[in-house]
Amino acid sequence: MPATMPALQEELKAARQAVTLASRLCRSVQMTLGSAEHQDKPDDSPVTVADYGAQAVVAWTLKEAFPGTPLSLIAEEDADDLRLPSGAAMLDRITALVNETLGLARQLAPAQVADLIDAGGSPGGRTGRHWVLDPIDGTRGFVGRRQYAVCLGLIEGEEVTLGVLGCPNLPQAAPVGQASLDAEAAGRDARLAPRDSGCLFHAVKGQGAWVCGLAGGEVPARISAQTDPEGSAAVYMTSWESRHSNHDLTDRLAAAVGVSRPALKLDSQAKYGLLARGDASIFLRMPAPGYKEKVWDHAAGAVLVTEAGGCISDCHGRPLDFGAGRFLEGLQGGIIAAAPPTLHAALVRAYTEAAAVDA
Ligand SMILES: Nc1ncnc2c1ncn2[C@@H]1O[C@H](COP(=O)(O)O)[C@@H](O)[C@H]1OP(=O)(O)O
Ligand SMILES: [Mg+2]
Ligand SMILES: [Mg+2]
Ligand SMILES: [Mg+2]
Repeated sequence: MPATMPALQEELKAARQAVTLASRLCRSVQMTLGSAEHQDKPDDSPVTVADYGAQAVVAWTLKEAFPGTPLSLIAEEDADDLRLPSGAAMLDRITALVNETLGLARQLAPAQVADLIDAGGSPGGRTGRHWVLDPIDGTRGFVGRRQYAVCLGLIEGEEVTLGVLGCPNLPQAAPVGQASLDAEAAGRDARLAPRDSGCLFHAVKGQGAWVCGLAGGEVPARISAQTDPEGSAAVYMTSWESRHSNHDLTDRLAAAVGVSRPALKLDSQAKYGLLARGDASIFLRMPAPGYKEKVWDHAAGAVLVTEAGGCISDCHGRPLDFGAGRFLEGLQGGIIAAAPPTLHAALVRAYTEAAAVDA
């Protein structure tokens, strides 16, 4: 490799291809999703044929791109339920979707697709190189025809060095108001022409943050987070689901730093994409006490925001630890992501003050 070649270019190419293919699969499923195509997991969160299919497509693409290297993939889903007799019909449907998406001359069999899904069982860790995948982040948004994201990252030595986000329902350009985002997502009906192809974000550590459309073959443009200290007009984002984040608390923190607009609520790491491209300046996610954050819910978004000039930490301002395995161990209070860094620091102070008042 010539000395001038930027790092991780092969990995970036494979990751962007994997996310593009998986996003295509998700998009084809979202508007026609039938009740037999999703079910609830033991933690009461939904999983659909598209979550499983996207995970298989990404695992297949990474294995093909790096055939000589054992794949370490930390991914959300597993095929346990699909291997039961009661899961056979769903596995057949997933296999058809995966074959349709990959367009291989020799089609994959259901058992191979189940094995690809189970390739995501890596425990991760502080040494080596680990891919990290949320095949659909914001599955409730996916089922509800709102925002969702396909999120793929690379963890090396405890930090995220590469991240790719596919956001099929996120318009490539503003406006990003609540009504327009919800309408845009809901309007992406198979019978209606979508306004654009959605967004493919990527970042590599030290190489900036970038975006292009998801249609394939497009040239990425560099993006950056907000650089001006924001006042009352700042756009603050939080989870669409109140059970995923304490809206009362995040509203208080946003108000404490001067935000006067109501929260922009949307599902998934699409929020990190909006922060990285400067359409919003704050993302606050404060789940119920005891909820353990998973690495796949933040890895790709974290490197994207950092490379765009923003900051991300837990509520005490401490960096997220991506080397502890499948969970963000040690994380306290939730997540504060913001730009510019001075606004992030103000939010951490506001949290500390709010926690002191509540104690
Ligand atoms: N009880 C919960 N509290 C917080 N987050 C949750 C909970 N259940 C699922 N999630 C995850 O929250 C994330 C969505 O966050 P947000 O609401 O901020 O968009 C998703 O990763 C979702 O998982 P999943 O990937 O299965 O959809
Ligand atoms: Mg899930
Ligand atoms: Mg998720
Ligand atoms: Mg998911």
